[in-house]
Amino acid sequence: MADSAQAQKLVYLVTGGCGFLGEHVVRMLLQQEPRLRELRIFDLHLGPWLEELKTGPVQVTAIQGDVTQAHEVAAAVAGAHVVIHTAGLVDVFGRASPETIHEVNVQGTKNVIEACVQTGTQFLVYTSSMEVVGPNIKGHPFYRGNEDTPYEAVHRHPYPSSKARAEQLVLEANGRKVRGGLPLVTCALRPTGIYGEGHQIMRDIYYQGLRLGGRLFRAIPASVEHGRVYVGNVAWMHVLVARELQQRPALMGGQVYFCYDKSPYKSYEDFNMEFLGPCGLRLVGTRPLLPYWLLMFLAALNALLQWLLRPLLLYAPLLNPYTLAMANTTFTVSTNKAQRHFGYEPLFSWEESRTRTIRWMQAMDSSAQ
Ligand SMILES: NC(=O)c1ccc[n+]([C@@H]2O[C@H](COP(=O)([O-])OP(=O)(O)OC[C@H]3O[C@@H](n4cnc5c(N)ncnc54)[C@H](O)[C@@H]3O)[C@@H](O)[C@H]2O)c1
Ligand SMILES: C[C@@H](CO)CCC[C@@H](C)[C@H]1CC[C@H]2[C@@H]3[C@H](O)C=C4C[C@@H](O)CC[C@]4(C)[C@H]3CC[C@]12C
Repeated sequence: MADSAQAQKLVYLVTGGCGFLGEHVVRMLLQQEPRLRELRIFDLHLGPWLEELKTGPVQVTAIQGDVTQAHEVAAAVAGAHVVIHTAGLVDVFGRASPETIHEVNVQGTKNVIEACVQTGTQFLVYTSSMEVVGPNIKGHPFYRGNEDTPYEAVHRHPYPSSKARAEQLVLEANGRKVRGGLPLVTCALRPTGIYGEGHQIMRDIYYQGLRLGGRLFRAIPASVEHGRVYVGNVAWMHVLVARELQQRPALMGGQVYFCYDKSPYKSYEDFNMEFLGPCGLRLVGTRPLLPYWLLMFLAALNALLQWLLRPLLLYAPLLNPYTLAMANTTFTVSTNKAQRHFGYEPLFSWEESRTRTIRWMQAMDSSAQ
């Protein structure tokens, strides 16, 4: 928890603070930001765990609200020194309509930016995504690239398109005058595939494996690298960038930073097995058990079934044409821009990240039995 009362003078707002990443950002701020006086947590769905945070020296204010509602955002932002905007609709499974994804991810971000300008908040950190870059619709690999690597970022899917537009709005807003005449200072963080305690997709894959008798069947070649980063390190990067943005606005304002740590470069499935294996699951096959054309057919069939069943129920399996293409396209980063610009070093080693994730899964497993 934060200490030394005289240092506590800042008000932070975290949108999406009850989400997978948001919760880790909230807890990291309380542990690592000594200047925190008030921490506001803005989310559509508030978690019951927030109550336990209200016993410390920092004032924790839970705000149930919708980023698509400008007046709710403005009320939450008013008086904040720093906004960390993680709220978003993370949907590549067809659960939400393209319009809703755009409304939350783009219009919601516009509302956050305008609220900062209108109320005088000077610092804004946006949680963007690797998908702002790729994989693109042409399936071009991005092999251990960095923030300056040339890549044809062409998107058609609603989610990456919305993240790319929102990031663009945040970066373009850098330098705008906020109420009081000072400049707005913004930056965007681009996590690759985040893993760790609370990762719903990992949970879903685990239960899928249990239903299949403890087995998962390889569908992705082991040679296809997919960037992954531990949620605790992503949260730490958010806390650090928010702090250093105030000290180095000229250098960091308007910049993008990939989120990275020492997590190994592996295929999506092999990486997941680092955690699923110790929980008793086995990945069958040293190469994909089905030919890619058959996987594409099954993915397309899932998409057709989703469309046909939509009037009756939501059918949203992990495998669809977009997720198959993503999983089959190498996308990894190798960069030190965050280290060069604001001294970022991962807080958790790969071994610690792996152990913490495995412990979470084993605790989840024991509670499920
Ligand atoms: N999970 C990943 O692998 C990953 C990778 C890169 C970037 N990101 C980005 O990180 C951010 C958080 O992702 P996550 O994985 O924690 O997702 P999540 O769904 O767990 O969390 C998102 C949070 O935003 C809230 N939210 C959604 N719509 C809202 C609205 N209209 N108003 C207010 N709150 C709303 C949700 O209630 C949820 O608590 C997102 O912006 C996402 O694009 C995630
Ligand atoms: C083909 C299946 C057989 O095992 C495997 C399907 C895996 C997919 C469900 C995931 C493969 C890549 C993931 C995405 C990637 O990690 C990055 C993302 C960006 C982030 O902003 C949101 C999450 C995601 C889109 C993530 C979602 C799950 C995958 C598509």
